Amino acid sequence: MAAGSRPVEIPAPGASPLPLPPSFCAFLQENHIDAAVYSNSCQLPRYVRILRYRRQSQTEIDALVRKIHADAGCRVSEVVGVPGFIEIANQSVRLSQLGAYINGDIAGMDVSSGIAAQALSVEPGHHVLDLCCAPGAKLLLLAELLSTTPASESTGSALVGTVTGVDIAQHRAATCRSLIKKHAGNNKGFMRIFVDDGTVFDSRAPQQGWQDPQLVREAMASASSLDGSSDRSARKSRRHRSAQPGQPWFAPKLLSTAYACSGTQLYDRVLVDAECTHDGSLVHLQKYARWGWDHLDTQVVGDDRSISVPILQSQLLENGWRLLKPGGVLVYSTCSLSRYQNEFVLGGFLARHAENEAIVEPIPAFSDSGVQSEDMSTSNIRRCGGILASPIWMPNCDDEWNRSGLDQHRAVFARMSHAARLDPMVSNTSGMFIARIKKLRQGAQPARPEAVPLALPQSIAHCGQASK
Ligand SMILES: C[S@@+](CC[C@H](N)C(=O)[O-])C[C@H]1O[C@@H](n2cnc3c(N)ncnc32)[C@H](O)[C@@H]1O
Repeated sequence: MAAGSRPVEIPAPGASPLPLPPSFCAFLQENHIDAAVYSNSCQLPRYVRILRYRRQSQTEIDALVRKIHADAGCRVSEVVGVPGFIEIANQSVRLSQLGAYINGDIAGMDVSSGIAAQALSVEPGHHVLDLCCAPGAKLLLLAELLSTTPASESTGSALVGTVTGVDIAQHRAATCRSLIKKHAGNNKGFMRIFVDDGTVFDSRAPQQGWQDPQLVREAMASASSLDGSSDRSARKSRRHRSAQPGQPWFAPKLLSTAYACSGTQLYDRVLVDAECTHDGSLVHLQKYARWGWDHLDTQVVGDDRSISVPILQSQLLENGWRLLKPGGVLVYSTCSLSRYQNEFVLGGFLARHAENEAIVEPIPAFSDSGVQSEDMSTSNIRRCGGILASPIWMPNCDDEWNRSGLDQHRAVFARMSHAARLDPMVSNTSGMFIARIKKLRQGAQPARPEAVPLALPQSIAHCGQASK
């Protein structure tokens, strides 16, 4: 049913449904988002992530589940197919009433975000870039995956990977910094944050050997003897490091040295969890209901966001790709269900990067279940343990391809069939779009995209010219 054809309400946990404002209903209609996706929102479970999951035995995890069950007083179980996540059946359970949360054993995180971060398949020694990192839920998970991948335990410290987060908003980066200080434990030692524009961010992965103080001292001494700078001026410049271009805004000492920052290598993994309109995320919508719908008007549907957000997303995706090593993997994700922020952005990207350069791969969690097929029909639901994912959106008949002006892009849509949509109705999670893209080789760098090159419908295109 179209969004505009009946009053749209958003279920609020433990309360009466909240009517959505007309501007949001118009947004849903313009973006072809069926309001029915929100209809089971009251029944969605609450998901939490087990901190230090891989360091715990199954007996310890079973005990943790029992403890949460005792505090929550409802059904609690591990999420099948998504390691490290727990499902609490009653979403109105507050984290602050759970001993496991107070003790720092769990953190709130929707399982759809966990699937997006795990889709990167982080391995020991990887340098991981998260181009839109705040408030930092996925960044922390990535650090944990890096520090506890089985091989890293067997190879000791020889392979030292890093996690680099970037966010344009300093206040949000500050939240991220607080989360790192609170939850990252020893992982803090290899995490850094930049406050920067991800569409032009250009700092490379830290220089090899950054973690070896002796090597760093020697390299800095030889560099300063070469350029004639004294120890004193080097110390002074370290004190003022936030003013130095290329220096992280927050990092441990060893990742802040001029040596570490002079790396030239590209990243092994890049997450572009792009700025979006958050329309798929029930948690966000419930927040707007509390803050007042005015915020929703400015942050979701306001002015030309329907056109400016997909362009921003295209630019973030393009820059993330530029910073990715050949052979590396990039995950593009949003918590919007709008096709213009998902398939159209991904399609524009694939149109710029040929098949021998970029392939959209199956998301490991979903392919493991063995039920994914090459069939691209809209009824092709995929399973990851207990989580179901819908296939990508695409026109479903010749007439619709023609009418939507997308006929010339059929080949591009065929290339993105492995991407997944988690819509709240089908997946029982918060809404999320996830595409895992492998870089086969370094292609020519296209110009910074100033438009999404798949045909945008009139209703959206009329919003104005591409904003910068
Ligand atoms: C969907 S949120 C990211 C959520 C985060 N990955 C997590 O898991 O907690 C999008 C973030 O993108 C940031 N952002 C918006 N425009 C940006 C830009 N041009 N460069 C970098 N970050 C940007 C926003 O400040 C926001 O924090």
